[in-house]
Amino acid sequence: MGSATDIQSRIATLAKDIDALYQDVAQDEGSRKELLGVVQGAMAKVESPTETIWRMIMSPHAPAALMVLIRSGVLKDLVSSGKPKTASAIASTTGVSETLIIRMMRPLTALGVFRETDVYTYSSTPISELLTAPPLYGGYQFMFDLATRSLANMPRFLERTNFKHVDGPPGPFQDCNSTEDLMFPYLMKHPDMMSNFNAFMAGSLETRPDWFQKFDAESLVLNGAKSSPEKVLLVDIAGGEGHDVQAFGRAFPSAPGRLVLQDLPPVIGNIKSLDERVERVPHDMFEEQPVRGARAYYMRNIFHDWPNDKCVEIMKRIAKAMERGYSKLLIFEWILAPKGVPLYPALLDVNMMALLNGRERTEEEWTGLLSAAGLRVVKFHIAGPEEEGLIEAEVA
Ligand SMILES: Nc1ncnc2c1ncn2[C@@H]1O[C@H](CSCC[C@H]([NH3+])C(=O)O)[C@@H](O)[C@H]1O
Repeated sequence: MGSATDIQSRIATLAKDIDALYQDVAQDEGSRKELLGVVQGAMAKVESPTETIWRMIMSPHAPAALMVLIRSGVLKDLVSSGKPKTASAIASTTGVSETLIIRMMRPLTALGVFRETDVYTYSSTPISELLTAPPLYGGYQFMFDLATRSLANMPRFLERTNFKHVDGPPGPFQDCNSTEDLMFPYLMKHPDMMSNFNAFMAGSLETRPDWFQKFDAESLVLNGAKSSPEKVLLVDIAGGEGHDVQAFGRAFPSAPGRLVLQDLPPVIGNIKSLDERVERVPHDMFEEQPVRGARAYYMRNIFHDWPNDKCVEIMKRIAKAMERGYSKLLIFEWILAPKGVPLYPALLDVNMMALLNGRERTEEEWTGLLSAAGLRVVKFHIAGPEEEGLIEAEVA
């Protein structure tokens, strides 16, 4: 152990090194993420057990304050003004109580979501500005209204069921919202939440790589595909507003064959722009699959939304439409390792339980589901523990 002054100077040097390193990696996403991982890992070591517990205890508060500022119009008012604004000026344009604004702002300025430029005076930051753009403006409200409330309700709900595993409704979501509907049927009856959800999904794709950037689409789909223009090359089942299949079409413009997007009627009806090559087909995946003998039936982030029995139902519909020895089912999702699952997919699994009675799955669990639907895993394509993988399956 060094002397007190030695330690002070080592801490100061470390802080300077981190600053300098950050400047050097700011434009290089891979290195920036690596540095962030090291800093987060260091935080876990340096934080005391009491601090860790207190951080968890106090974690719902700032998100709740932010939700108040979003719903009351304060966020948009401040960001659109483009300059610092006093609580009293915000109160007079939004009609929100000045004292309420001041109190909700305190944790958020402490966290850097807004800046406190003077006494009771605030300006926006890149974080608050990002929060006004559609994907996160809708996404934040969707997650707070539905996921956060279900998560807060989950322990009580499980206690009442004697801690029975949630593998179908009713789960925390149904209990919390006094409904028998699973989340997607529920969203169909609540169009505002549905459009928040869709904006969230479309936006989140912008920050995630496409499947064909990580895995070899040539050998998975393109080589061996029938070259007739009448044949369907790829159908994206429950593909949202089509961002994924459109990106595939743009990446392989000369690949022969049709590209089809399927999703529920309100989602297809809500599409504002999509390349003409992509055919838009309203389709409920619990009904008979109308596209037969496609080269690839592609599904991203769908099965984790559903309990096992529903997944098998969906898979059976697809299996029936697949051509043995030619068609493939490609599932782009998390494939959990049996041990050492990183924090993000682990949290997502809990999220799926609370919100959808769904789950993230291990290789063993995927194999079980697919074989119950008459399918067989050809290969689990793994990109790394922090990334989603691709499950390649065919008719057994
Ligand atoms: N019964 C259903 N039939 C077809 N699509 C559905 C059904 N239920 C939910 N969905 C869609 O499932 C999608 C889940 S979100 C994932 C969307 C997209 N694959 C992506 O990765 O971005 C939403 O677009 C829902 O509208």
